[in-house]
Amino acid sequence: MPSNSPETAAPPSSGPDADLRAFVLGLPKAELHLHIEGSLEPELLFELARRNGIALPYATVEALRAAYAFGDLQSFLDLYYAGARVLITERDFYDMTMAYMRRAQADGVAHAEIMFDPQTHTGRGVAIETVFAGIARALREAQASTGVSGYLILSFLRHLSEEQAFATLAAALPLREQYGDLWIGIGLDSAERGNPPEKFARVFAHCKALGFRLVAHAGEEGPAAYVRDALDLLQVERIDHGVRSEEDPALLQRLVDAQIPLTVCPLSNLKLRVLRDLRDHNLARLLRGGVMVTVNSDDPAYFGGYVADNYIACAQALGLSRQELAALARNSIEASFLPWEQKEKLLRRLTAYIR
Ligand code: HPA
Ligand SMILES: [Zn+2]
Repeated sequence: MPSNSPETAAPPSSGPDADLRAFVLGLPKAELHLHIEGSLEPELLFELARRNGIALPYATVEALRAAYAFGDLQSFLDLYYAGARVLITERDFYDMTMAYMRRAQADGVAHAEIMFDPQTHTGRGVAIETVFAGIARALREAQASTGVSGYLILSFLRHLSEEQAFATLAAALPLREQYGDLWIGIGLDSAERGNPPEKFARVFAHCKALGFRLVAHAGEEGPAAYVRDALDLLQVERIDHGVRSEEDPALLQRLVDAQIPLTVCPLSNLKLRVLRDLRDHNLARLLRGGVMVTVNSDDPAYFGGYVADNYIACAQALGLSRQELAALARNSIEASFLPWEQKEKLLRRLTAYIR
């Protein structure tokens, strides 16, 4: 498994592993499941804590990283929300987002659809305008300097109430004029069990009427029924995770027939103990069964790998061929919310790359 620290994960400089890494890095791909707060590396987290005069319960970067051993989704979420406390100013959100965009470019990401959790910040007294401004400035600068494009998916925290989701939407909507080119979607994340999709049916219906693209986490820790309900009650176009869909054969067939994308995050599933060994992951089975699966990093600073690490780990654990890796990259482009001309352009780049 890759190390938690990108700096210490020295890739092999020659041999089959180096060839695999070079192939994966060069694949034009989209990342569709990434929580920007989950890209906050311990080094930057310490730097922002220092800058903002915030005390941390860990003495060193190494001690914090050592705490990233999770038993389940909730044990991760506790540290993830605690880590986000260092984000205060526009510059903090900018620095975090720019660091991710640079890292994504290095991984061959051509386009990223980035989730962010305003409620994690507004609940601590940070203005939603500050959150939008810092993230958006980084996305625009990154697009100009690297060519990597970014979209934003505002995600509601499902452990909070429907009323709080509506209030967050109301606070964000005046910013749509300024950021509508980036903010194209609405998502649903945080603790899944006990917070079923139906809790957010009305707010999602409202967002759909407003013209937003819709996604939701489902079938990560929660049952296959949550995937079905996310499709039927929330009308989402993509499912984040969805790996437990396999438990319901009729649902699985529906995913195949309708080519509903799943944004799978294999190293996340491993770290959060959705499964015990990557060799047991159902990604290859889903792909070979015709499901529109994509590979993504989720919260790379916490789960020990960025998107290319996820492709490589799966290639090694599941024996994915180069063609299958290219199919995953193709799916990521097709499942993105880019306009079709841009999809076509990226697909042509991919075709040229694998020829
Ligand atoms: O993997 C996740 N699942 C649910 N909520 C999240 N918020 C950040 N990462 C996750
Ligand atoms: Zn996620």
